[in-house]
Amino acid sequence: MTGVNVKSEIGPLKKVILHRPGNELLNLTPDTLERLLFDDIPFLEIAQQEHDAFAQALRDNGVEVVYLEDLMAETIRDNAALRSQFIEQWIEEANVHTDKWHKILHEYLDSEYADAKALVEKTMTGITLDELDIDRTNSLVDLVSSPTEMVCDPMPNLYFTRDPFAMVGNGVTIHRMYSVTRNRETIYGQYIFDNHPDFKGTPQYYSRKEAFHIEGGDVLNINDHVLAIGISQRTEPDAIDTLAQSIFHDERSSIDTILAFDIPNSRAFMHLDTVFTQIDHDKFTIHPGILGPLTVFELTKGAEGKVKVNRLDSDLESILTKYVGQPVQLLQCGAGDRIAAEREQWNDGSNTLCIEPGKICVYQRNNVTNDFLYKNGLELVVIPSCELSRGRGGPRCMSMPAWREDL
Ligand SMILES: NC(=[NH2+])NCCC[C@H](N)C(=O)O
Repeated sequence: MTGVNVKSEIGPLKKVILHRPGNELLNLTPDTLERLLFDDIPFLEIAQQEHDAFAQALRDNGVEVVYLEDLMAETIRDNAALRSQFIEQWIEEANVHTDKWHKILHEYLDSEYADAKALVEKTMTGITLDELDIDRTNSLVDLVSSPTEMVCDPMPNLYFTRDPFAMVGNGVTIHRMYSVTRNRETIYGQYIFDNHPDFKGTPQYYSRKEAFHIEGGDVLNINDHVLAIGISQRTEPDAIDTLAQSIFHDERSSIDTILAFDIPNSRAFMHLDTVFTQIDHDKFTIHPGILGPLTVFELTKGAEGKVKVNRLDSDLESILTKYVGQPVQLLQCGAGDRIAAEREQWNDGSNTLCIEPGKICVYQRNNVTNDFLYKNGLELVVIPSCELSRGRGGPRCMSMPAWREDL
């Protein structure tokens, strides 16, 4: 299967991109948690077991699982020039700007990480000063730095493959991220979509070089004509405008309407997919926090290539009913209990990954919500979640579908 095809949130899932959490999680410390967007330090071994269970559950349901680290390794494996270009870019974006340090780091990676996959994983893990074989006695900077200091930061959020890029129909959007720590994650997507034989040639609708931020957790494919995007902590309205221009101008895209949902700017609601996900033709899981009046902007193709914007003051149910084209049912996280709703939403109770209409992958810990979904006729693929959930993302955040069957 080459290229991408994602024209809904629910069409039978055929291929998905994941990242198995790796040593980057070992470089999280209490001091860096906030900056690196974690709330606690996961126990890596268990996080990996949980993640393997997630991947296996998807395979058991007929999904091909491909790993970001393998795609990236395949991209640079037999191309020395590309490998070298990647290393240089990675060092530069890790905030290392002197020739001296570029040289030290480049030589270190080439000598210790000749294998492409080992190199890719190392760039995800980060590098500490004491790994490098350098004479630390003659420069003031080197003398005052602690040997355990990270010269290049880890990228612990990589297992949330939903965010750095997103599939829209047969195209992809490669993102500029909200945070410094996550911005480097999109380097991998850029190399893969420019060079990997399975993905190159995919239309790119947004570039990581754009000025405004947007993240994949905010991008939901409602159907082949309608795309929903959250205006959130992570996604700026200007980015949605830019994206609308480029999608509407591409003849290959069938999207003619973009709905921009204005959601509260808070960590609990960081992306649109933390407050609602589609689980069946006519069903969504939602966080009760977005019930009530809601402002949505409808962007459509206007005259002379301009984007037309229309403000809709309505509520979620009416808006979804209109654009999905049939009455929808909103199933509340926490089953109507306010405390359960907040607790389980914090652990991604409404962040489900739909495998096919009516069948969804959920975190085990959200038992109030899961029980409610089950009673409403959903088929649940339940995965363990004690450690993975410490990064604040659920099954949807941890997966980027590359192929869904059309409905
Ligand atoms: N699509 C999502 N909801 N992703 C969740 C990402 C969580 C991650 N720790 C972050 O703050 O970026």
